[in-house]
Amino acid sequence: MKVLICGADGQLGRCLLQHYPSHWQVTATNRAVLDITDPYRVKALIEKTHPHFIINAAAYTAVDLAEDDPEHAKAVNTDGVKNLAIAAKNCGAGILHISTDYVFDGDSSSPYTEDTPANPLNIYGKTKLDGELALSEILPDSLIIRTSWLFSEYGNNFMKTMLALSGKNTPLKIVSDQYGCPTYAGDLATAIIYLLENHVKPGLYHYCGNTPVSWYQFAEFIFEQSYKAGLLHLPQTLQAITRHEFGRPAKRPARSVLSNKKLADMMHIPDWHNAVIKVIHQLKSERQE
Ligand SMILES: NC(=O)C1=CN([C@@H]2O[C@H](COP(=O)(O)OP(=O)(O)OC[C@H]3O[C@@H](n4cnc5c(N)ncnc54)[C@H](OP(=O)(O)O)[C@@H]3O)[C@@H](O)[C@H]2O)C=CC1
Ligand SMILES: Cc1cn([C@H]2C[C@H](O)[C@@H](COP(=O)(O)OP(=O)(O)O[C@H]3O[C@@H](C)C(=O)[C@@H](O)[C@H]3O)O2)c(=O)[nH]c1=O
Repeated sequence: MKVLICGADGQLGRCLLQHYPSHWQVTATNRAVLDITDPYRVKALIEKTHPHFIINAAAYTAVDLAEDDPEHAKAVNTDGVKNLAIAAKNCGAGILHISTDYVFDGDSSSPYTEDTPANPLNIYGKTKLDGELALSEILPDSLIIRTSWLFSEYGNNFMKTMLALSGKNTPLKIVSDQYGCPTYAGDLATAIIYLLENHVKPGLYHYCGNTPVSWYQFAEFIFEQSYKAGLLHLPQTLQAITRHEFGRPAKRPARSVLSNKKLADMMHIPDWHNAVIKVIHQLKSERQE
């Protein structure tokens, strides 16, 4: 199967490159090779490579910066997806696209299913939702996977930010009134491959780690395990704060817990706690090299 991966330098892109099966013929593109905001380059590359499937892992993911740069966020997260959809349709290629829990407002106390109406609170979430809608309109047979709170050994993510901020004498202030489901990007990559290999029915699916936590609880687990594994030499003290106290430009949903039941009925969704421990050991061995 010929597969084109967009955004291959991002954390999900890198996990996909690590896990794809040997019978896939992959064209991996980063922004320099294929800027998805350029419809001409998108059309030319898709016509040249003629993929059976396009996995779109490219996105504008800077949630706060998007508030001051909505045109850029829309260009990538909405118009870029449209460009891929139009070119894919003309070439008979399928698309698997990744979206986010931030399409929800977080006001619900029960997990969000694929049928729950979206209502994004910030520019990032709005541009991602518009990308989903554009794709469904142009290529209704696409696969859209919404995920949340991605972490991995690669790129920028909450786990790596926490480890980078550790080691100071003062407690780290962490938001304790926002809840979601951490998801290991390597597990998501494996799930994406499984879905394509098994020709899952097109449509919208939620994929996330199983246990919801606050950012504070997530940080607590990361630091406990990092200390236990010897990645950190001293325990890290934390101070719980509210989203309001943290005061960031973009509003975040209070409880963007996704229900992954639709996919969990088809596949095993591994526990994210084990993945945190695995990433800690990976980072430790990289430090020792
Ligand atoms: N990170 C998270 O917590 C979550 C992410 N998601 C979604 O999952 C997907 C993967 O996220 P993740 O791997 O974390 O994201 P990253 O930010 O790690 O990677 C995104 C990649 O997209 C690239 N990119 C940005 N603009 C363009 C463009 N115009 N053309 C081509 N490539 C571009 C970036 O390149 P460059 O660095 O050069 O800009 C980057 O390599 C995204 O759709 C994201 O919205 C969903 C929920 C949670
Ligand atoms: C650096 C830092 C962050 N935080 C909190 C604030 C914030 O609500 C939370 C996470 O911050 P981040 O900037 O890592 O994450 P954020 O941009 O909110 O993360 C989101 O990214 C996009 C792409 C998604 O699609 C979402 O699923 C989600 O993962 O961590 C602290 O509490 N203390 C700190 O010192």
